[in-house]
Amino acid sequence: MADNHQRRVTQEHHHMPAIQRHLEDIVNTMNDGLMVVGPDGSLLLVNDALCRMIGYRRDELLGRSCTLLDCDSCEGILRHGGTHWCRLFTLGNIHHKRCVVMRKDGSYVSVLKNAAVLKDDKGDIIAAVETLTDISELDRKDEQIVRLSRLLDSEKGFRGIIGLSPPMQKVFDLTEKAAQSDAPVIIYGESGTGKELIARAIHDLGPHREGPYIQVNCAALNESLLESELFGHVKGAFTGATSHREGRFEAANGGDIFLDEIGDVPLSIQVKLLRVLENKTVERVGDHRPIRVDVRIITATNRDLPKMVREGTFREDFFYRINVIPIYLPPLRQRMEDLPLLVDFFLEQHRRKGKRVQGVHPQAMAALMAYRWPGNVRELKSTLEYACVVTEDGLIRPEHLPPHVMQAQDVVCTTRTAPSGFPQKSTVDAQKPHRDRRQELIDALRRTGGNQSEAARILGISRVTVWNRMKRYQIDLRKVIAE
Ligand SMILES: Nc1ncnc2c1ncn2[C@@H]1O[C@H](COP(=O)(O)OP(=O)(O)OP(=O)(O)O)[C@@H](O)[C@H]1O
Repeated sequence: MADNHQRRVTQEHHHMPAIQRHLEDIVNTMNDGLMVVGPDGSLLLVNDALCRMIGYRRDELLGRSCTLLDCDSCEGILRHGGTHWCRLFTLGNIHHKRCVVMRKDGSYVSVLKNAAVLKDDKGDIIAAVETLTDISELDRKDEQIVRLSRLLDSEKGFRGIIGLSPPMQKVFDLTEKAAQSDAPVIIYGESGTGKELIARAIHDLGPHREGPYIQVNCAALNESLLESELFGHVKGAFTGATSHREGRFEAANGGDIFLDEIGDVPLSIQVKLLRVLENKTVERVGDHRPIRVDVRIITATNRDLPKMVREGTFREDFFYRINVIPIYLPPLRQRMEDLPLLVDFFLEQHRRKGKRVQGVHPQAMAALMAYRWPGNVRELKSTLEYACVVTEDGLIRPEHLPPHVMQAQDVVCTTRTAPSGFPQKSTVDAQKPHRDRRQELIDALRRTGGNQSEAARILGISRVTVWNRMKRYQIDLRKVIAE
């Protein structure tokens, strides 16, 4: 038995020189691309499959540098100041590495790379052999799976954000892409469109997801409070600064900071934020020592920043710094096909909390579809909350909707559809006389015993808007509650 085996091995060895002569034919029968690269990075041997995969003729490749493939993983090594042209020569081999290489026509192909170095008798590296498997089809299938599971999972939406309409699908795609990069993202959209949810999704999907996520509402604080909130202060920096305090930027180090209502930031603080973006350092109020921070900035606003730049109320240089990846969240009235999904989603949330909810009567649904939703999804959410409280048998009928939702139907029929794209004030909301809005707010504050967040939820506006309106309409909370 052992003798037979030995004989076979000897015979096979005997044939080796002849087989080696056919080495080229052998590598050319492979489906995978193959290349042999010299220590200086020049291509010594390529097979037919590789030429097909990247669209070059053999004579265009041989002798050229393998950097012409512009492989994304190799680029990283060169950029990081490596001494070798390729990390392969220090690692010895590479297994199943997903990379992207460039074809002759400039398009890219996803490949799975395996590689090993070849050594001479003395153990010196003489070349490296690499095989490349085209996995672009696999990539396409992966993308398809993501899209389909998103559809199947529409109840939970994109990380809890509901929307199957084309504009929302675009937002989700862009959110995923933006999350991968470190560049500043700005989210535009009217109040209640879900800007906070998108900001959170960017953090959860991004490279800093293990780090902190800090949210600051820039409209809720006055100039000096905002400054010390963002950058911190040292003891004695101002009256009341009885101890050192870390700012939100320091707290966000290694993570993401979400600056909501960035359009409300005073010009003096915009200058300081610009400096943080440019130098990646912050200075505490009352101290000039720079503190290094590695933070990605996500901002959001319902204001028209380009207009503010033109009017001189927003710094142009700061605008360009934060406006790197803009994401526009469409108002609900421009994606009404999402409304039934959102209704199902919110009613299900009520069911889970133990409420008896049968569904929405077709007439009530027609009313919901006719309304223009100036407070967007937040307003829809609170409308359904209200309806779930007032319905007795769990079926939401027209009479269970807040009066303004029903009344607005006539107005809606006559108002022009707002042009798409840029966030703007709702026509319906803007048309409401101030007197009505003041009374509406007073009623809501009374119902909630002066709780501004609750009042905001009832009205479908943000807490900041409640606060702004209270100031604008000179509403004295103590008087409202006492009356
Ligand atoms: N697409 C959505 N799917 C599910 N819930 C949503 C969606 N959009 C918004 N919401 C809900 O609506 C409410 C308002 O959303 P969010 O606070 O993110 O809005 P916003 O645009 O940041 O508002 P503001 O500008 O007033 O701060 C939240 O309760 C949020 O969970």
